[in-house]
Amino acid sequence: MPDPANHVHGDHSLSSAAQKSSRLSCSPGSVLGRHYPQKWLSFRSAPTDHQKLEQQYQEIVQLQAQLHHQVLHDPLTQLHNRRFLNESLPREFARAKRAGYPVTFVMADIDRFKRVNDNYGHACGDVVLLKISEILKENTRESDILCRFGGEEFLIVLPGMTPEQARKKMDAIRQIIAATVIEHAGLSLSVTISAGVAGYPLHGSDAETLLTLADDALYEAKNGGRDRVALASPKAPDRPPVGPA
Ligand SMILES: Nc1nc2c(ncn2[C@@H]2O[C@H](COP(=O)(O)OP(=O)(O)OP(=O)(O)O)[C@@H](O)[C@H]2O)c(=O)[nH]1
Repeated sequence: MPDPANHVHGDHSLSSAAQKSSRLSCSPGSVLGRHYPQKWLSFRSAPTDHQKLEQQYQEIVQLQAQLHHQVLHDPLTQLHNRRFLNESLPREFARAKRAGYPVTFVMADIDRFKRVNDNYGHACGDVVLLKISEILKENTRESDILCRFGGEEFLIVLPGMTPEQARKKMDAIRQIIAATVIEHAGLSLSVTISAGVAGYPLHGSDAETLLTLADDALYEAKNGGRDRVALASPKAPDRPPVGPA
């Protein structure tokens, strides 16, 4: 039976042997060509701790950037979301009013998108959404705001463009989309879009009015048979206040 006292003693012998061997084997490190156990050199670990802190800091910065991106973008298409729109529209309007240039809103919506989901499945619907987003991105400028406004609805804000210029541009995009064949899981399909256009200063001078008018024009385009772009009607001149006869 092992003597507990010996056992303890044995352990101690082992650890001092290990210490000796570590001193001899020089594995922990060397200073001026002489080798010392790591614990003697422990003060040298300070830069390593600093590096660890630096790495943690970089990870936090990266995480913050990711979170910031997530808060302002749609997870499927990576286009901007409505939150980004709400944050940037007041700035865009202030700039346009100060500099005296137009700003046009285009509300675009995929036609009969429900049928795509119903006939080919939600995954196929997502592929269609991604393709449309890609085409919109390719055909707009970095300075434009491209936003996934709802399920299959996109809002494009075009600073510096009149409604008529935006209508032409959107009509060209509409034709590109109609001519695009989308492939998914052995299927080939194509979709069309409809869009409504309204702009500052022709149709209104605030974001809410332009959104409503672009949406009304989109409704007209849908009612007119889809696969088309409709321009909002110019705003009616302010009526004089109605007073007593
Ligand atoms: N796959 C997919 N479908 C979505 C997503 N968001 C919304 N939808 C679908 O979009 C469809 C929209 O259908 P509706 O509002 O009836 O419009 P529509 O079929 O496009 O018809 P019109 O707009 O009148 O031409 C619904 O079936 C939604 O489920 C999404 O992220 N992915």
